[in-house]
Amino acid sequence: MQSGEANQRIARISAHLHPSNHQMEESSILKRAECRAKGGAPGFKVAILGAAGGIGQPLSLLMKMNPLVSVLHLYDVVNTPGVTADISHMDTGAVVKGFLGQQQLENALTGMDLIIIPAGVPRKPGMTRDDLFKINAGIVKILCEGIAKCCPNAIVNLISNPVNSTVPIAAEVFKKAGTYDPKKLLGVTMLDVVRANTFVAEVLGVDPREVDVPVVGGHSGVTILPLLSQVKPPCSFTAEETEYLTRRIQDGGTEVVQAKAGAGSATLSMAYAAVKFADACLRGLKGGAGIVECAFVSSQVTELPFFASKVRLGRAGAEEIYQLGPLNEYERVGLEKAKKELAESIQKGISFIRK
Ligand SMILES: NC(=O)C1=CN([C@@H]2O[C@H](COP(=O)(O)OP(=O)(O)OC[C@H]3O[C@@H](n4cnc5c(N)ncnc54)[C@H](O)[C@@H]3O)[C@@H](O)[C@H]2O)C=CC1
Ligand SMILES: O=C([O-])CC(=O)C(=O)O
Repeated sequence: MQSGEANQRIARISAHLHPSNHQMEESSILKRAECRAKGGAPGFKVAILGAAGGIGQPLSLLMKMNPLVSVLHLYDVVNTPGVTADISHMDTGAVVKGFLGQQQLENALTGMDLIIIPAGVPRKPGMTRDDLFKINAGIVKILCEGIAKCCPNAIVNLISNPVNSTVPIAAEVFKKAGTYDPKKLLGVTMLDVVRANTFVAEVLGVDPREVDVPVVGGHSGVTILPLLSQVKPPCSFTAEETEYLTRRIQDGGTEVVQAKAGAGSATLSMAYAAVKFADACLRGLKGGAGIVECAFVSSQVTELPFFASKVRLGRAGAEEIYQLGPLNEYERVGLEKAKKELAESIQKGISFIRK
C-alpha cells in the first residue's frame, strides 16, 4: 500500500475514534449512517430510554439484532457514548445513535415509532417495587413529557417499576398534554409470563417453548395472577402445585433480587422479555395478524382503569383487550386480592400527576 493512502485510511479511522479532533470527518460518517437509515432496509425506529443500565444494555444489544428495527436510538443520563460505540460495531442492519443527558432527549425521541423505557432505579433486598416510586415516578414523568412533545404517536413499552403506578403516571402525563391514546401505552408484564412458562414447564416436565400461561392483574406481588386453569396445552395441577407455582411466579422478581444480594434485580431475563414484547409490538405495527400477548393497559375488563390481560397487538397498538375467561375458585380469590392492591397503586400514580 502507498504510504499516502495508508495515512489517509488511518486518519479516517482515527477521526471516527476521536471525533472531537475531526468534526468534519465525523459528520460525514454520521451523514452516511443517516443515509443508510433513510434509504436502506425498511424498518421501525426504536428508542430505548435508560439504555446504559442493567436492562438497557442487553436490551439494546438484542434490539440491534432485530431485523424489524432500522434505527435504534440509545438514550440515558450516563454512559451512552460507550454503549453506543460498542453496539454500533455489530454487523446487523439497524443504525445506532447515542444520546446523553436531558438536553438530548428531544433528539432521541423525534421520529420514533416505539419507545422502550427501562429507566429508573431497581430494588435491593428488603424493598418492595412500591419503594421505587419516589425516584422512578419523577423519571417516568419527565420522559413521558418528552414523548408527548416529540413522538406523541409512538407506542410506549413501560418497564420502569412500580409498573402498577408508572403506567397511570404516563397516562396522566399524556392526558395533560392532549396526546393520550390508551392503545399505545403498554406496561411490560412479559417477564411474569416468561417466568410462568418456565416454572410450569418445569413442573410438567416439558419444553417451556410449548407452554403458554396467561398472567393477568399487575406487576407486583399478589397483583401478579397466573391463570393456571387456562394453561396451554391444557393440563391440571394439584392444589399443592397450584400454590407452589402461583407463589413462585409472584415472587420471581424477589427471588432474583435476593440472589443478586444488593446488585440489582432481573436484567437479563427482563431484557429477553422486553425484546419478546417489543418484537410483538413491531410485528403488530407492521400489520401482522393474531399477535396476542399479556400487558398492563387501560382496560374495562374489571372495574379498575388499568389491568393486565391478553391484548391483540396491531397497527394501532393494543387493538383488542380480551376478557379473563372462566376462573376457578383459587383464581377468583386471587383476583379480589390483586384488585385491592392494584386500586391503591393506580390511584397513587394518578395522584402524583393530578396533585
Ligand atoms: N417491568 C418489569 O418486569 C421489570 C422492571 N424492572 C425495572 O426496570 C428499571 C431499571 O432496572 P435496571 O436496568 O436493573 O436498573 P439500572 O440502575 O441498572 O439501570 C437504570 C438506568 O436508567 C438510567 N436513568 C436514570 N434516570 C434516568 C433518566 N431520567 N432518563 C434516562 N435514563 C435514566 C440510569 O442511568 C441507568 O443507566 C427498574 O425500575 C426496575 O425495577 C426490572 C425488572 C423487571
Ligand atoms: O423484582 C423487581 O424489582 C424487578 C421486577 O419487576 C421483576 O424482576 O419482576
